[in-house]
Parts: sequence; structure tokens; C-alpha cells
Amino acid sequence: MPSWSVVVPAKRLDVAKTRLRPLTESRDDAVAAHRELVLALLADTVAAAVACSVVGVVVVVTDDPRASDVVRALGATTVADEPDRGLNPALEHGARSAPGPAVAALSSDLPALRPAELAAALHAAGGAARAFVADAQGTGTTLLTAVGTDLLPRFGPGSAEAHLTGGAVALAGSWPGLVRDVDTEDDLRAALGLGAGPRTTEVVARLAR
Ligand SMILES: Nc1nc2c(ncn2[C@@H]2O[C@H](COP(=O)(O)OP(=O)(O)OP(=O)(O)O)[C@@H](O)[C@H]2O)c(=O)[nH]1
Ligand SMILES: C=C(OP(=O)(O)O)C(=O)O
Repeated sequence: MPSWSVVVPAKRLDVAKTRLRPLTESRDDAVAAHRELVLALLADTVAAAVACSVVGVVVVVTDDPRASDVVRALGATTVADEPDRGLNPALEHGARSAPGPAVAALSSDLPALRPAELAAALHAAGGAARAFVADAQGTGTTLLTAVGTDLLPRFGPGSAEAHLTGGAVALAGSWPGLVRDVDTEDDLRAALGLGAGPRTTEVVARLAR
């Protein structure tokens, strides 16, 4: 039975994922191309979460009208990016508006995420009050979960250590798409190597033309 609420943060597309700007900045349509790439990463991530068998609701925290339209069409709901004090307060706001006792914060830049991987991680997370999955580098976090307690997100540099210190259990498993967040061009190449979702694959192909 679907039971998890998944909260995905997405700041305005134009200002998000600045470390990916080198991929598009030499183009005449640099601003639009960057926006399309960031949106594709978000859309593939949200589509995988919506398709996950144990996810009941996906809540995207965003003020971006285009991102809102796209994720709603995929089956997610959206809430405003409040209180406008950065990533962790935005996640706390999203978690408060999410139904049920089981809530997860998921990175928005996981284009190779598979629904079954997320289901496996959430299944493992269900045994702990709070748990997290570190990113491929081991320093960041791609998934933070809470069951019947506050999420207490500490995303940002060194967030894996912060979540561990804060009492969350580190989860390990075979979920390559779940740990492969895309911050840089190398990360994007790695995600494409795993098999990225259709929107990211299409945008990258268009950028290469
Ligand atoms: N809703 C919301 N999402 C945020 C906020 N800050 C960051 N995020 C999202 O959280 C994710 C990770 O954030 P960061 O690591 O800061 O990424 P970023 O700022 O987009 O990327 P860089 O500019 O390359 O560092 C991205 O998907 C962001 O869109 C915020 O204030 N509100
Ligand atoms: C915010 C984080 O992610 P990144 O900066 O890698 O997107 C994090 O790992 O806590």
C-alpha cells in the first residue's frame, strides 16, 4: 500500500544548479538551455518518485511556474517556496504540508532514479525513525526519511555527516540511480551512463546538436 510522502525542493530554474552552467553558457540561448536542463533533471526525478509503488504523494516545493506546471502534469502536487530562507526551511515547509507519518526529502537532481530503487530504499528506511542515503561521493545526501517524527533536514555541504550526527541511520543498498545526483558535467555523464530518464536524455541530445 502506498504510504510515503516524498518532498522535492526546486528553486527557480534560472538560478538553480549553477555548477551546470558551463554546459550551456557558450550558447546563444544559454539561459533557456540551462532552464531546460534543470527542468529535465527535476521532471525525471519526480516521474520516478510518482511511479514508485510505496509513494502516495509527491510534494514539490517551488515558486517556479514552469516547474510547477511540469511536475503537476506528472502527478505531483506543489507548495510555495516558503519561508524563503533556503533549502532546509523549504523542506520543513513541504514536510508539514505532506500527509501521513512517513515523509521523505528527495534531491531534485536524480535523472537516473528508478522507481524500484526508491521503493527499496524507502522499505529499508521504514525500520528507523530517521534515516538517510548518502550521495555517490559519500558526503552529500539524496534521501532523508522520517517516520512519526520531524524530518530535521540538514542538507548542504557535508550533509551526510550532519544527518548521521543528528541521529539518522545511514542506509546502504544497491540503488545506483538514487545516489547519482547531478551537480557537475561529470555527474551528468555518470547519470547518462546509468541510463537517465527520457527528459534528461532528450535535452542532452538537443544540447549536443
Ligand atoms: N524550494 C527550494 N529549493 C531549494 C532551495 N535551495 C536549494 N534548493 C534546491 O535544492 C537542491 C540542492 O540545492 P543546492 O545544492 O544548493 O543546489 P543548487 O543551488 O541548485 O546548485 P549549485 O548552484 O550548483 O550549487 C536543488 O534542487 C535546488 O533547486 C530553496 O531555497 N528552496
Ligand atoms: C544539498 C546537497 O546536495 P548538492 O549540493 O550535492 O546538490 C546535499 O547533499 O546535502
